[in-house]
Amino acid sequence: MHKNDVEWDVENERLRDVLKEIKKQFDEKRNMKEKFKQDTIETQKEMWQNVGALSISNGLDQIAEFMTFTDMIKTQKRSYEFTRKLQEKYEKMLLSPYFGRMDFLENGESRAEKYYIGISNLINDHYDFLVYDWRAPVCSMFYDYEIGEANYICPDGIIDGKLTLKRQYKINNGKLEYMFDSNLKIDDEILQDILGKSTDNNKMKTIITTIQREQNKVIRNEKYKNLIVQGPAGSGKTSIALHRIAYLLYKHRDKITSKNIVIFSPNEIFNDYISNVLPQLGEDNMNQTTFKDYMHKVLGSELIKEDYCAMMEYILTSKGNLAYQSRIENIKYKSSMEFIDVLKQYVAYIEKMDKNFKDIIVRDRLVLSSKDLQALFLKDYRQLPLKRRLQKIRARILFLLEPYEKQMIEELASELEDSGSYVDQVEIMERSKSMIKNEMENIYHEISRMTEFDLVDMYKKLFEKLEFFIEDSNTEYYKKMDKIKSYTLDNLNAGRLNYEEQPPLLYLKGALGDLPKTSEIKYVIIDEAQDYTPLQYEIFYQLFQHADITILGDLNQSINPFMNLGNYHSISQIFPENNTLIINLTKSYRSTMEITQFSRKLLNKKISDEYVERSGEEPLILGFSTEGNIKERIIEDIKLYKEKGYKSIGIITRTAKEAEEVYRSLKDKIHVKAIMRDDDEYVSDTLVIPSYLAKGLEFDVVLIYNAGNENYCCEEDRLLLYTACTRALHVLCIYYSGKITPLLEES
Ligand SMILES: Nc1ncnc2c1ncn2[C@@H]1O[C@H](COP(=O)(O)OP(=O)(O)OP(=O)(O)O)[C@@H](O)[C@H]1O
Repeated sequence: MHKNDVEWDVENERLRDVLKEIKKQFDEKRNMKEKFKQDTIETQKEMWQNVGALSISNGLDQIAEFMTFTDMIKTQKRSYEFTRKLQEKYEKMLLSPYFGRMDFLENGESRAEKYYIGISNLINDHYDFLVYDWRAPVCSMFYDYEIGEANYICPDGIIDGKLTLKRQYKINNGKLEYMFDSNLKIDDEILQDILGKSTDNNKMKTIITTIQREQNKVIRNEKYKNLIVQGPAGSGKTSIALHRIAYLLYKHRDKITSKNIVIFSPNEIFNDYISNVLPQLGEDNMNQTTFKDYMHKVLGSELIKEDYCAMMEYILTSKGNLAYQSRIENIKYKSSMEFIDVLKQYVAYIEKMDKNFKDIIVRDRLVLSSKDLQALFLKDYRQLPLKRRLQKIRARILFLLEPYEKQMIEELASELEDSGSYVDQVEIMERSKSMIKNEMENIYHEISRMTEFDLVDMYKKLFEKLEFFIEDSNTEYYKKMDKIKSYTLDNLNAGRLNYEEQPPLLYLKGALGDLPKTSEIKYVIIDEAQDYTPLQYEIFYQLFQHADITILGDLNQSINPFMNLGNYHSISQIFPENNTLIINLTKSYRSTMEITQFSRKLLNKKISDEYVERSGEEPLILGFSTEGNIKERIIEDIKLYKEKGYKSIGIITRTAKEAEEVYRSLKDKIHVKAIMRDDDEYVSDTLVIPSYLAKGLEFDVVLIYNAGNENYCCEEDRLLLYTACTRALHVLCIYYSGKITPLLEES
């Protein structure tokens, strides 16, 4: 729209008014914030003056007064925090108060209402909405409809009408830079403009101005408890996940906070990478964790636990090892649906197993018979998981033992008193307690034996009689059973817990009722869902039965060829069908069309998903005689692309070992950083990173280090290479030494 148009002036005038109102509210909040801060300081001073040093000898009144002060301080601090957040929100709005407008003529009304849409609501003293939060029900029409008939759902039901105008604004630092009316949906031109830019700080950004209809459907979907979202590389799955969290925090703001939401990310680097989005949207970050972190915390520290990266390195680098094939078979088996069945059979067996209860006898008096204990275990507490049952049995025994023990202590105390050796009553009591404790030691030991279990020992026992729990002996794995048994037991006996053994162990722990409660979590988001096995989904389901779960992934990006989801059918069996919706995203946004077309050819199958038609350079494939030549060329190319203005450059190697070697060669010649481990901190820079840690991230320029046939040699490497290529926004260069990988020869 031209700057000399009347509309341009009208909009500018409105913008001035809105900014004035924001500034007013900003100042109010700043003053309030200062006042709360001052009040807190005053209250603290008053408390020390009135209460002074707290001492029990000053009586209960002083404690009560102290509590009143601390409550007051807590309330003042909360108010301060709340106002500080509002002030921050207005600060953001002063820079860009809104990005869109729609005029909606509701059926039965004579005049269309104007809705200006921004990151947050802005209401003036007359209760007029000057800006609507993008998450408000009415704003869904901005994302869902073009000009013409439209409707939205609000608490009163469906509201029908017509969109008569859709306008977009670019407001920067409080200045209207441009605006235009869009008759079409928020179309590719704008997306091309947004996506065409070089990333500034390269952390993930919000997409509220251009959320697409299919994405909006996922963000706002609350009809189903569980959502499974499959979408190609760059289709916005992570963006959607984070915007969905912002939406839920807004919609249920009186019931939940960010503490009630958890996102499972593939690693810490990714956690870091996505950590800006919610704060940009004016919300606190949710709990961010990784499956490995959770698992390692819960499994404790007795065994040497391998982490995910170490397993990936083993898979990618140890093909020549003698034990490689046994390990791969082990990984495949432990990740299979068959093994889930075995674990379930085993849990059922343990729950019914004779616990070898013994009579509880104290000084020839029967406190509880083994038969009674067995009945408690198998009948009374039958419905409870093993751990709870044993806890209850223990509590029952201790409850019945207490009077016996008390009587024994009293009897002994009176004997000691009569003996005349002691005069001090306190000493007599202490002595009696300690002597009875010694006498009871064996009984307590026996109680512990009967009511505790050792998880790893239990897991070992499963492998001692594995065939007993296998229902079908006609499977591929059945024939390899002996090898799997001995491989597992050898490792466990040596105190080593390979990564593939950890989810089964965690499952067992959960099924036996020994995992910490997670009832405060109401929403769970699982990103990069393709890299979890069905067993891990069993664990998620078991852990978060009361939460709504959103799962987002892309099967084509399964970086681990032996330990992955495989297909969505396997999880649709875990999550009840009537509560679960599978949604397919069909468009990619990240890469230029040349990079997208090139990467998809790598998949060697027909892909009908769309992509934003943003044009760039054709991907380059460059062959060299030695790896040294590759490095020389990479140094030149980094300089070249930096000069061209690209900010983030990812040099993606196949493994961490290779990343380390490349980093060492480059670091003294050019500015470059490296990520080698999954808990390294994310840095947006020129970065050397192994392929499996680059998943989920994106770079302006991706340089694939050595796609030679020795590095990416076989089918198992296909998805890894695809995932690495799809990290590129604008430029993709693939270097190789010797012969090129057969995976690229076909494409
Ligand atoms: N509606 C949109 N408007 C603008 N940019 C978008 C939109 N959707 C996605 N993007 C951009 O596309 C890129 C990819 O998004 P995101 O990382 O969320 O996709 P993904 O599906 O999780 O990717 P992958 O599976 O490949 O890791 C990001 O730069 C994101 O900002």
